[in-house]
Amino acid sequence: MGSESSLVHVFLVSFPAQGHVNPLLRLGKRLASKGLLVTFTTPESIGKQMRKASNIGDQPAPVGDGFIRFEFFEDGWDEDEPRRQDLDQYLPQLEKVGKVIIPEMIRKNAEQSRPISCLINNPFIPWVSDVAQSLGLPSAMLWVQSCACFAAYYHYYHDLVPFPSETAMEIDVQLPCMPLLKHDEVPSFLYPTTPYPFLRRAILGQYKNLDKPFCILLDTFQELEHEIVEYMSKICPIKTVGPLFKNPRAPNAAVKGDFVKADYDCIRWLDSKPPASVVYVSFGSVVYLKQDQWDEIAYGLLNSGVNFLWVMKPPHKDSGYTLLKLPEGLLEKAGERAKVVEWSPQEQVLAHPATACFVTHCGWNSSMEALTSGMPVVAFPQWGDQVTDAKYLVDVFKVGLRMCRGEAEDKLITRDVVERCLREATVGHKAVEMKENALRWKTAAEAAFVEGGSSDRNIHAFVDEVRRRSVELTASKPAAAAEPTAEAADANGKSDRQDGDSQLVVSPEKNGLALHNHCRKKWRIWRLICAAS
Ligand SMILES: O=c1ccn([C@@H]2O[C@H](COP(=O)(O)OP(=O)(O)O)[C@@H](O)[C@H]2O)c(=O)[nH]1
Ligand SMILES: O=C(O)c1ccc(O[C@@H]2O[C@H](CO)[C@@H](O)[C@H](O)[C@H]2O)cc1
Repeated sequence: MGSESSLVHVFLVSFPAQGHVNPLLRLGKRLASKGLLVTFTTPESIGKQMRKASNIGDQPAPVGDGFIRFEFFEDGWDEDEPRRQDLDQYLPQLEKVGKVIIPEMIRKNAEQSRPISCLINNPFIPWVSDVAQSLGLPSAMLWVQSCACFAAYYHYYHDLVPFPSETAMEIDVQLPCMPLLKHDEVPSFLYPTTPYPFLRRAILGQYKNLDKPFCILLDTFQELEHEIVEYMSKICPIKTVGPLFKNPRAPNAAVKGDFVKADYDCIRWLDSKPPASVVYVSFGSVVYLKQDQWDEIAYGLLNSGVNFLWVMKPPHKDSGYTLLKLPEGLLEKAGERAKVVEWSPQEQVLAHPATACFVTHCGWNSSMEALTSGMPVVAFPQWGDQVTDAKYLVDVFKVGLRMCRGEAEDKLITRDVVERCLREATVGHKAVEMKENALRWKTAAEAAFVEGGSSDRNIHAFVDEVRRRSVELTASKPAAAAEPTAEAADANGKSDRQDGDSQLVVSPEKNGLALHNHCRKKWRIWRLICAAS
């Protein structure tokens, strides 16, 4: 392992949501383990929570052959600003501030002998590739959903196949190399009646900029989504690198990105339970059900006789959701059979021998974690990619039972249905069949992420490409890292604010040039060292 400052340096910018931070941070750890220096950034509002919940330190943490470090940035709003909960207001704010502050952070890193060779972002913040372009840096994007969803959004954005519309609401959708999707199995932000048009805008924003990243990394694996991966790789520069939550070179989970401290009591509680006797229930970080649905699930769990571990996270104070409660006396009746936590160490819960199945909202991270842990699921999707993931988990990967079709159906799933599903998922021939299939996916996932597997080879090729481009940056004309294209400069806005410390101007176009002049010597020597090693 080289010293931190002698390594090729990549800069990861994450949208501040748990389902986005987890996979990008996992990618960061993978890249670090292959010998890169990785800096991970997201707004300070989340940085504060991550530092508190996840022991994130100020020093670079060694991971395999490289290092990972954190730098958080102010998004320009007060800590308690409620507008962060409204993406239509927050995303433009993040873009406005980020387009100034990210170049500043890049410049400061260069000044401190850590010049950056590549920027990587996840969805909802596509402007990161504009920033990279304006500084003459390569960029990549980590797509944090399935390849099937990537393809669905792609075909919608380019109007390549008919999707449900106001005049034809209930049509099925046939995408190439994918099973026929019923209208309510298409990512629900694409329904004409979605209550979340701002999430459609946020996701599709990435497609406007899809020609900028030189590579689109996907947290899935070749063998899981073979046909659609093959198909889409002929159209876009995609590379499958999942499951990212497994890291063979750095298995210890010291660097984590939880926003809420995980409650490890539940692992001790699981230790006290017989093998395959517990149903794990979690709806991820953003989904909230209605109280009447919560009650039905609670009674279904109680009546089914299973042990259950239930994640009940309190809603964000500005989210507009009210705190869900359990029916009076239910926990007393369940006694030792029940454990409720605000946040679990989900990876460990899914790997625990006492866990029998996972009642999940089918977020893509949870789906990949379940598949890779050999864990059968009971699908309870609500919206977005979750409804498509549920379709795949149940009908394609055959590891799950469907308990719900999504929020759009507006149907109360009664306690009897919950009870029946839980029994079917835990005992009898269906349970055995789902477990066998899940274990097959676990084996396939392991084969993909171990050294020499399909995802490992792709990570390796990506790291090589980042290194190659890093050398090329040095060799190219001096202004390559400096002059933005007119288009990108325009997109970046033009701030002429003076930086107090160094008197370098902040406007991206001038910033790049100043960066170059300032660091030219160090930059060149450093890159020659990298090229030589
Ligand atoms: O109690 C919990 C609930 C969730 N998670 C993690 O939070 C992420 C949730 O992402 P997902 O895509 O499943 O759903 P989202 O929260 O984005 O809807 C996953 O990595 C889970 O492992 C966790 O660690 N503990
Ligand atoms: O902060 C929000 O408003 C927000 C955060 C996350 C959202 O989507 C979740 O992201 C996961 C990765 O895209 C996805 O798999 C999961 O199903 C979603 O819940 C949406 C809004």
